[in-house]
Amino acid sequence: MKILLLPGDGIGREVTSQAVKVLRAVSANGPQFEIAEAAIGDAGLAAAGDPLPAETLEAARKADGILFGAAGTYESDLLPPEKRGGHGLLRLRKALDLYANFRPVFAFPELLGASTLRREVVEGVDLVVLRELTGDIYFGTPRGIHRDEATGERVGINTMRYTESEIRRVAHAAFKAARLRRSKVCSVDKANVLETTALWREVVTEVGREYADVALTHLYVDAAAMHLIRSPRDFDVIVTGNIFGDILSDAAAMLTGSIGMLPSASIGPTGKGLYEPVHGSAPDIAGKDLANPLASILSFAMMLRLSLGQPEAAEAVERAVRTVLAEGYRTGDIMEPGARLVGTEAMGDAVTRAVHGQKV
Ligand SMILES: NC(=O)c1ccc[n+]([C@@H]2O[C@H](COP(=O)([O-])OP(=O)(O)OC[C@H]3O[C@@H](n4cnc5c(N)ncnc54)[C@H](O)[C@@H]3O)[C@@H](O)[C@H]2O)c1
Ligand SMILES: CC(C)[C@H](C(=O)O)[C@@H](O)C(=O)O
Ligand SMILES: [Mg+2]
Repeated sequence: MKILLLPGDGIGREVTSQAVKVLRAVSANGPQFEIAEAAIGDAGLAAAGDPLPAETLEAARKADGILFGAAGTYESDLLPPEKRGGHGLLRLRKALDLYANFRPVFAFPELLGASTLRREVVEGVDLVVLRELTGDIYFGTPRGIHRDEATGERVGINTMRYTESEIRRVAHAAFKAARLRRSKVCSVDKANVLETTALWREVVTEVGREYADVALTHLYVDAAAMHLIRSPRDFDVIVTGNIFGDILSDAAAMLTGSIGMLPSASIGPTGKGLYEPVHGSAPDIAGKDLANPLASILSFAMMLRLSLGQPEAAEAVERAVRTVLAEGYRTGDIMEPGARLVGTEAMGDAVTRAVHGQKV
């Protein structure tokens, strides 16, 4: 099984290195992996003058699973797209047609004290934000900053755009995912204002008729944001477009205690996928051994399950994460009184030892 490692920028390398330790522990007990590494993001720019170098894309096409860290820095974020680290990631998602981005939000019972929200709100939270990843305002044209000829003023333009087929395929993915869970889909849009999302609602409703066993509800994105914090247990699968999914998933991360706990899988038509933590390059803590590597490790577990056909190994990794949380290991972002504060490396080592089945 070929795995491509794309550490990227900031804490990307720190957290993916911990996932690689876990990968080695998994292969000691069974499946063998061939690992290659390539540059992306600001690192791609530095290495090859492109945030998505051609060699990286070629290697990504050949890989069975891609483990990605983070891309971009505050500095490159403000440059034109071709010089923007994060743009490398967007281009990779689009090139591989990774339209279905699953962002599971699971409140680990071992970690309930780490959330800033009340225990009775977060206890039992187990939902998935399914974010459409290859369309919407991220990719619609026209876009850019232009000079308006009549007024002489500059105008910033982006276009929110979805085709019926783009909506239909992610809707099918949502209903299928719900059937494996608690059979509920909540579709999130802004159909009261935006035509793109009025079409979204219409098509999701139409697809929903093929899944009579799945309960479909709709919420406007502003109300959904509120509901997510007020009664998160009401949700099972939330399906939404690219921009709303980006925002709602960061908010939902706080139900788990930290953005450092949220893994993700981005799947395309071939079933191959890109696996990455939901968080970014975190320049404020990069290089300080402070980052929580669990989102990256849990993303590797998703890869084992969804792209590599290794559900037992995936469960072993997830069990190992729960073991170290139960033993009280905490990085700073999920620290609780009385727990054992550790850095990125030590957390990675603890999970690795737990995978080996040794006492942590
Ligand atoms: N998928 C990606 O590659 C991705 C995602 C989001 C942002 N970005 C980029 O990353 C850069 C920083 O963006 P941002 O600050 O908005 O978001 P961020 O997710 O990098 O950081 C937000 C906050 O969360 C904290 N945080 C993030 N991950 C953490 C972890 N694993 N452990 C502990 N704390 C963690 C950070 O320290 C920061 O305070 C920007 O250049 C942005 O464009 C990339
Ligand atoms: C880095 C950025 C382009 C990216 C996005 O907006 O999709 C990130 O925020 C994410 O959530 O993966
Ligand atoms: Mg985001």
